[in-house]
Amino acid sequence: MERTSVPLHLCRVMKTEMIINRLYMLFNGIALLCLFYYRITTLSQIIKTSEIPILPYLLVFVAEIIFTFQWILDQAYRWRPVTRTVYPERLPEADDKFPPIDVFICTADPSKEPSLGVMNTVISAMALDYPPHKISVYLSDDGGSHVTLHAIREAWKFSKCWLPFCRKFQLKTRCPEAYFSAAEESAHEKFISSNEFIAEKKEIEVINDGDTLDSSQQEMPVLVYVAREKRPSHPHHFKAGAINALIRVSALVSNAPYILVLDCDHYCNDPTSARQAMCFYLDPEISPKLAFVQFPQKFHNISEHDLYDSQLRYYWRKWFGLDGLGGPSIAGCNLYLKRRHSTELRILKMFMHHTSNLSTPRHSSVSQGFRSIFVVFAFIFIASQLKHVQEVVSFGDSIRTALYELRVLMMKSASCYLYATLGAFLDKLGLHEAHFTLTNKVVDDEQARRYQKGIYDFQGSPMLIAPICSLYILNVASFVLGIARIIQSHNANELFVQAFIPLFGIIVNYHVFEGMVLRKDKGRVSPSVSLLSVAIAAFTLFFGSLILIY
Ligand SMILES: O=c1ccn([C@@H]2O[C@H](COP(=O)(O)OP(=O)(O)O[C@H]3O[C@H](CO)[C@@H](O)[C@H](O)[C@H]3O)[C@@H](O)[C@H]2O)c(=O)[nH]1
Ligand SMILES: [Mn+2]
Repeated sequence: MERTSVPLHLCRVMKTEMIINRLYMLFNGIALLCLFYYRITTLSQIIKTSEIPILPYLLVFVAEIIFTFQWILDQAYRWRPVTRTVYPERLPEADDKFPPIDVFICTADPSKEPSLGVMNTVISAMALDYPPHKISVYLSDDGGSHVTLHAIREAWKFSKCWLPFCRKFQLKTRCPEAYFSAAEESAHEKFISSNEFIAEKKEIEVINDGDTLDSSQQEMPVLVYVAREKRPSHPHHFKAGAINALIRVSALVSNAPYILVLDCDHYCNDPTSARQAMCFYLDPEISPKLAFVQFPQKFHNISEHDLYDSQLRYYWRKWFGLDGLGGPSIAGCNLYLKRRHSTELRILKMFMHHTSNLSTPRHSSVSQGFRSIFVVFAFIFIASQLKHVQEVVSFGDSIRTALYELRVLMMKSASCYLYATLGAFLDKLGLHEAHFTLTNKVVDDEQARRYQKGIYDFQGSPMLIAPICSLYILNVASFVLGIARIIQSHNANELFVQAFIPLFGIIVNYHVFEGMVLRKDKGRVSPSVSLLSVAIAAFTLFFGSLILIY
């Protein structure tokens, strides 16, 4: 590895973003200090006079402390965002200068993870734009299934024709499924109109339809199928266990110094990713300090609406900040890992934080200084929403995306994060053991149609839907009761906290209202879940007011 005079990669600080972020941090930080000053001074006043019940006040205060704590943690992502550029064209030309790579792909159950998908993942990895004799692809089959074994044999046969085709015409999309389902005349491919290309593509399509064909003796990567024994009496550690097994097996077969980890529902959408990773690993300056090169996980087949924020844009946006702080956290897949560091590999569960405020403060009858604290409240609220929109837009997405992100964040907070938090507490108390349910990769046609049309699907488990609906109903109730109280007491100053925040929740989550009340299709909130939610909301409201007021 000789020192190259021109760099293989560059790291740039995103200056404009950084300045905007730091200004926002400064002003919002000051506003938060004012808010806490107000809370503490009024709290001592309430204790002294004991005119109004203290519990609601304390609850709101605790909620604010938690949100502020989350906000402070979040600012790390904003401190120094960076972008990186790689120059793979500056890499050495000779194949023998490239280190070998082992690709790990995990699958567990052919009924939930269709074999065709697994085959496509395997083939896209074999077709990486990298010296073929430097690549070994390992498929871990936790199901030990004959179907999967047969599928991978077929994948091998197909790739004997597919790989030369990809190399010859320098295809950019090398996952067969993605290639054939993409627009027929992809503008990116160079040889698209040549007769030779058309003829060979026809031939491949024939093979794709099941005919086999004798291929020329091309160099092929190694392909290894691994099934491990899982005993009920022995913890197998799911994907992490599968990867550990592959680390041991591959050490005996190819023992490559670098490992690429993929799931069976992924594919390498950019064949140059291995070379891009080598732009870092072949740099003698940073390589010794480097454990992994992480690529983002992007989804294909996303509907243009992307109602569920499946692109996880906010998550990748944060990576620019993490990178500026010394590196992103490991995502468990799509990473080129140094084998030497792989014993430290843990599949990290990531907790995503965002500041959002769904709390519905009651009783703020301390009116002195209320006007100025109103301004502080409004500032914090509006600034955090505007900052979100600014981040979405500066990454090239639309304002609608910001709305969908907000909705998904609120829905997740009321369901997944709620259970995750409960689970974590129970786990700590030893009352519950964390477990892993394989996600189903089989698509329901009707659901898919709704998804493509941009219609929310509330068919999920009532465990997830009911808390979302209950919270919505609670917001409506808080809004109505808040307005009634304002009319009664003629105290318009309370309007903001009493009514505006629930109103914001009601407007942003209008789709929940549609699902419960307006829609008649199969994807709506089922009447039984709506009823259950009304009951939960009424129960919460009734006992909540009992506890809070007396
Ligand atoms: O006993 C098991 C269970 C799962 N898997 C594999 O693990 C992968 C991830 O499982 P999946 O059900 O698809 O989980 P997701 O939630 O979709 O996965 C996301 O979240 C995981 C961490 O929670 C990461 O490891 C994944 O890379 C990331 O895509 C799949 O290839 C599975 O086949 C196994 O090999 N053995
Ligand atoms: Mn998955």
